[in-house]
Amino acid sequence: MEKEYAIEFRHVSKIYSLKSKNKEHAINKRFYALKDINFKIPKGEVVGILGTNGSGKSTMSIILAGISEVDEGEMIVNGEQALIAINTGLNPQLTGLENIELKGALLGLSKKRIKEITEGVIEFAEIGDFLYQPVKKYSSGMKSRLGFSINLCLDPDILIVDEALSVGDKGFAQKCINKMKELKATGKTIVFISHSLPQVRGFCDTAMWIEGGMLKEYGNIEEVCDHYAEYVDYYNALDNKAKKKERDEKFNKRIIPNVKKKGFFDRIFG
Ligand SMILES: Nc1ncnc2c1ncn2[C@@H]1O[C@H](COP(=O)(O)OP(=O)(O)OP(=O)(O)O)[C@@H](O)[C@H]1O
Repeated sequence: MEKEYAIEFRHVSKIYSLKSKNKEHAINKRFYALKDINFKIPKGEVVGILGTNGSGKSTMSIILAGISEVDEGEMIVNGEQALIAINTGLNPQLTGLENIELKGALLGLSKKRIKEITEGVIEFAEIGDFLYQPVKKYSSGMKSRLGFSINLCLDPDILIVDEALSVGDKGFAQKCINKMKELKATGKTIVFISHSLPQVRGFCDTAMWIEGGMLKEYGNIEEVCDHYAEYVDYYNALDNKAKKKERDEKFNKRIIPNVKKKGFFDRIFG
């Protein structure tokens, strides 16, 4: 029987612009934050996404969550999505409670369902009376608690966890891992973006390594984690000059050459 897939990326690319008007360092470039990414994540799989700083992990998470559109290729998703990310999806002007209500309303949930979710969040997030304060007054750990709890209580088919555990305290991080284990047991698909190899090894079924906007490896958890760890050790052992060279090489592969607009003669004779 053919496997059912929760998420499929077909030649997905995301392009950003880099602009600076500084006279000495004027920049006007377009580059691939993600370049020609192909994969299929089976339903019920827990996949850990690894990659060094700037490799494209957060870009992938906002595409997965439907917050950002792809520029090339297509993403096919089966099921509702929820994003969990620090500061993402929370309106700082609104209180915690209003944020829950807004998210529920945007998803078209009934008043009864929103009330249930609110009760779940109050119990899970443990942020007390801060629930009635604007989110701009929250610490980063509290924002993470609220964002994480809302998305868990929404009970999505696909859960995207983007570094949410790195800012909370240890106790809350463990509580989240336990809750995610419960979700895993019910067959939910989880995409877990993390810098922590031990967390990925301990929790995920498979791992995906993104480097320089490209998909380097996806599959066996131990193999991918070992290869990623080897790369991080190799990079850290380089001297500063070699590190810069490596970063520049990776970045240059992502730059999209400027295509000059055709002039009058080129259009007629070219
Ligand atoms: N809105 C944006 N406009 C322009 N460039 C962006 C934008 N968002 C991200 N980038 C760039 O795209 C690349 C990928 O960024 P992304 O945040 O996805 O990486 P990451 O793997 O999550 O990094 P980190 O581990 O440091 O959080 C980086 O070079 C980043 O500077």
